[in-house]
Amino acid sequence: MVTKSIACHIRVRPPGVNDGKVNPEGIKIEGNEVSALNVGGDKRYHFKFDKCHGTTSTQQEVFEHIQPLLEQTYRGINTTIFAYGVTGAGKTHTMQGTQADPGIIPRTVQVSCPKRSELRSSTLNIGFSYVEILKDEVYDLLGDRAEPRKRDIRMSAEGQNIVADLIIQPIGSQAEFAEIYEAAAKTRKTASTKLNSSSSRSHAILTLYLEIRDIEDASQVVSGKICLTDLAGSENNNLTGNDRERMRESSAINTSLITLGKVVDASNLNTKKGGEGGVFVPYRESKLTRLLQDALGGTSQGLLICCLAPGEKFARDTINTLQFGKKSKSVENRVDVTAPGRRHSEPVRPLNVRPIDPTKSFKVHPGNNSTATGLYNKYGPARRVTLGAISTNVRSVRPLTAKGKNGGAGVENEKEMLGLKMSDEQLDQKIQKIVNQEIDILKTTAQEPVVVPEIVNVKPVVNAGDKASLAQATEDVRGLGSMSSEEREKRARVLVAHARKAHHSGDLLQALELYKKAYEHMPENKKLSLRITEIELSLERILPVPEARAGSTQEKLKEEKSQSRAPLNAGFVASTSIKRSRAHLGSLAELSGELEIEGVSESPAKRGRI
Ligand SMILES: Nc1ncnc2c1ncn2[C@@H]1O[C@H](COP(=O)(O)OP(=O)(O)OP(=O)(O)O)[C@@H](O)[C@H]1O
Repeated sequence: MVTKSIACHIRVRPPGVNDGKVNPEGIKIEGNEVSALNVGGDKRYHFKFDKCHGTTSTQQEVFEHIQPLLEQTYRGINTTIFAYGVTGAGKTHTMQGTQADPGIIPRTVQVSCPKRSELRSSTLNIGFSYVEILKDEVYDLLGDRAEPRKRDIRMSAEGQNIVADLIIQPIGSQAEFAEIYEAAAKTRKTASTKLNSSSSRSHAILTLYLEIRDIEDASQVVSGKICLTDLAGSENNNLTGNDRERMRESSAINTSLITLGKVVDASNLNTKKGGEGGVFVPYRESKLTRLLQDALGGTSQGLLICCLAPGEKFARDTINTLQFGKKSKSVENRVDVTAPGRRHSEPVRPLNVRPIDPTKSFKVHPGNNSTATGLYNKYGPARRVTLGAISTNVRSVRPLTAKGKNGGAGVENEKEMLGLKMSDEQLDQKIQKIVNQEIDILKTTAQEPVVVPEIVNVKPVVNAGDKASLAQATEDVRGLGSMSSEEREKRARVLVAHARKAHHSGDLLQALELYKKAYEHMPENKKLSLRITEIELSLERILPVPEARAGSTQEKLKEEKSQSRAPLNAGFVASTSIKRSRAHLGSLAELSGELEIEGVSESPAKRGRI
């Protein structure tokens, strides 16, 4: 078992018609370093990654840099590659590409298929599955169009999230793959927005399964999978001009991406604690993170490709994407290189890298949806299996439950522990209803100026007298294991008090950071987790800025006083300008009430204090 951090590459796409004004100095690449200007253009942020591709990078160059990872799959190590970025930043171009300029997915198949003829003493079986996650539902993009495509995610006996009844299509050649993939890609949901005429409205995950079997001894098997994920783009609805339906999709997309960020944050905390676990990782909050669990703190090796759009209007998104890349590359996976099924005597030669022939490649990146029929029998029977069944080499990942400890408990156990009486479907409907309500509110208040504070330039809001207790409370979480629960709670309360102050003063980022630190001390506190989500959603402009809650009578008095002579800062403008919509903002908290009803996380006396 070796520990391996997620690798992170950057790719900036060339300027296009939707970029508006482009500052050539806006995003600068020097070697493996990239820097980006903030929205005001007066501050530059620097980042270092494993590889940075500029606007002139070709698909072949991008592919060559991921090749070493793919080769590991032939040694039985699972690989996940995912493209992340704002809408229109070039994720689909990078993963899928066009007929004339194919991306990572077709290139991966193109180098994998010829491998068959290179093997002497073994056979190579290749198959693939292709799913999309649309509004937090999983749909199989393979199979007969007449059949239902919606799939459930289940927990396998080994504790893995698996897609039930998933179709895995065996492929004999690149041409076979091309035909099936082309048809399936057309059925992926795309739509036109102001920022991208062919915007993907779903996350798409194509998984390639490779199995090398010894001809003489069938028990000698190496199997691995390559999971290629094209995430839907994060969206700023002020720029996309989305209609109601697009807004709904957009909300689901942004929400799942925020969960992805939270999973990365929590996994990082676990890494900081020496991989000992204990911090609740909210994989279960979205289907996307459930399916990517193995790549985020699991047993796959991972590569994130951050795609950037050069337009000045994307400056904030660029910094957000780079920050996501920065935190993702600290996530450590425990790659199991010694699992059973990895024994294989034949040395595997490196994959054959050569320029791809566009005439033999793919018609993909469709403009609109169409229907595919009758393709699948032609190439032999597609197998309907569960995802886990093929990946015999995957070490089981013990899921962390709400309490963060009870690894191995399945979905039902977890629900039982949480006291949830609702079915998954009911819960999904409830969440969707809440999100829709919030969208409606946002739409009716769209004329009002909602000023979100600048993402960067966090200014300290604590005074010198407060610093001692804050410093103590923010001490490295490494000592958490030896800390009593009273001490943790005490520290969490200090942090929450400071977070509230920051929140009151309009410094949402500072508040978010402090709430998150408090959450490190009380990872089981649902209300705290919801407060974090509310602030994150408001920073993403999905929800209005949540009202800061005053804890004690003293604090309330202070708050009233300060409001009567409140400085006109950004956060305050935001929270007052959207007061009209506050009545509905309790809805997320309402849901939290439901989660807490069974008293899982707190005693009733303590509820409502966060
Ligand atoms: N490296 C590139 N070179 C040339 N054109 C590119 C490049 N990257 C993206 N494009 C073009 O920019 C447009 C938007 O790209 P693409 O659809 O891949 O964005 P996306 O990030 O997948 O967007 P969404 O999240 O909305 O689906 C497309 O027309 C695409 O062909």
